[in-house]
Amino acid sequence: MATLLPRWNLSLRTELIACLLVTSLASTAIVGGLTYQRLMKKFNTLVMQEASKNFTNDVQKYFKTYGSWEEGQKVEGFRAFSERHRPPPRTDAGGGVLPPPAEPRPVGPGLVAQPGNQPPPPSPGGGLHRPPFRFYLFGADYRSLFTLAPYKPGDPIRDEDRARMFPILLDEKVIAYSSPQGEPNYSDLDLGYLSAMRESLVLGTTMGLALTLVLGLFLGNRLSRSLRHLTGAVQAMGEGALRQQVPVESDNEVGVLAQAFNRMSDEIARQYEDLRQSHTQIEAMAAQMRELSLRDALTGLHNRRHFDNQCAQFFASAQRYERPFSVMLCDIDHFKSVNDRFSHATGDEVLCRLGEILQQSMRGSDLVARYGGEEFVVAFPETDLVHAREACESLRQHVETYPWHEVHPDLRITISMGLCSDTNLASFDRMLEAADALLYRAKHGGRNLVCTD
Ligand SMILES: Nc1nc2c(ncn2[C@@H]2O[C@H](COP(=O)(O)OP(=O)(O)OP(=O)(O)O)[C@@H](O)[C@H]2O)c(=O)[nH]1
Repeated sequence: MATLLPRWNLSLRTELIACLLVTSLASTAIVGGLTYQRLMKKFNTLVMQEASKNFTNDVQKYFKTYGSWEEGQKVEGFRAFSERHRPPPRTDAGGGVLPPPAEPRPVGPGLVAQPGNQPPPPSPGGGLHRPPFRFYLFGADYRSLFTLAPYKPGDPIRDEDRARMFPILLDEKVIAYSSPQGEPNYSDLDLGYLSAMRESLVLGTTMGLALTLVLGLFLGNRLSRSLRHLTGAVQAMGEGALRQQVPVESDNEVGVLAQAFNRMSDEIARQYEDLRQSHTQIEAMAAQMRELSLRDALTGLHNRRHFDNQCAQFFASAQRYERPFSVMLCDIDHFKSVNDRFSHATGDEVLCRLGEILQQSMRGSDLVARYGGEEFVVAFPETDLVHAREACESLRQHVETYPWHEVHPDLRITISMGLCSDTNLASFDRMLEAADALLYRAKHGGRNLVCTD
């Protein structure tokens, strides 16, 4: 059903006002129309009753004055008699509050063909004029007393009309039968009443609509205000501001909705914050893991994997831009005997201290790593053979003169190095192989040496 209705992009407030206005207009139109119809019906009945009463009075007076209808007709027509005995109708020309209709109302008895029985002229007050009530009039013997279609004087009453006749009595004797015909002819006073009634209805309707509009604005504002807060908060949540609180202004459904929304927003914001913190922790742990995967566990220096990756880039860059680049491979002399003579732990301590010496001796731009076992490597970007050899020689002396007796009184440590600066080789691996060959040469040359190509 809802899908059959047209979709209007109206605000809740506008929809509410429109609904109230349409409902109020429809109910006012229905109630007003029915009331107007009923009033008109009642009014017409009263007019008819009054006219019947006047007509009856006139007939009674006519009979009383002349003794019988036939005698009266010889002297004057019934119309002339009625006009003569009734004061002229009062009009509403003076304005103001209309008094109840106390005057006899003119009637058209339908005395068409007889002198003095013509219908009255139009009311001087103007306004709505309809054919006046006309009255059938039959004698006590049910024969028509004057012409009113379809009867002519003397015609017997038809059966279908007989039931609607009311008797006219004089001295408790039926002197005639009568029945009204046609529509009422409103007097100016009646028209005044009707006009006042219509004005009141229009005024009431207008005031009702104005009141509906004011009430609609008030209720629409009140209802839509709470929903506007909720709508704004939901939009803000959609844009990322998850912690939203709307005022709870009542205990009704909207108030319950606002409370539930506040709880939900709190919960979502809290869960999101937890999630964000977990995410940050996971990222930090992942970075730590990544870093650890590039480090040697014993010395804390970078490991072989990281060194190989970095040096492949250094080598490629050096070749492309024809820049100097050197790599050194070093090995502790007779390290096996260190382990054997002083313990494996002493050997580890030597490895750690040598790592520190290397790290401190080299420049920040140089890359130091533990290549495996008691082997260490240093890459010298932007460094030619001469300068790299100076650095290696300095390192050799530094290691030789280091206070190793702090580790063990009998400990002496030296290192042998192979240094390669040939960037014309096919790859960084070839450079490393060349450095290894030079290291081998240094070992066989007596150790505690730097061998270069
Ligand atoms: N303490 C300790 N020893 C290690 C570690 N890694 C390798 N080694 C030892 O280092 C020694 C290497 O000895 P070799 O390769 O024979 O060489 P060397 O004794 O140093 O003799 P040259 O190299 O010829 O001077 C071995 O005994 C390994 O056990 C380590 O992490 N800790």
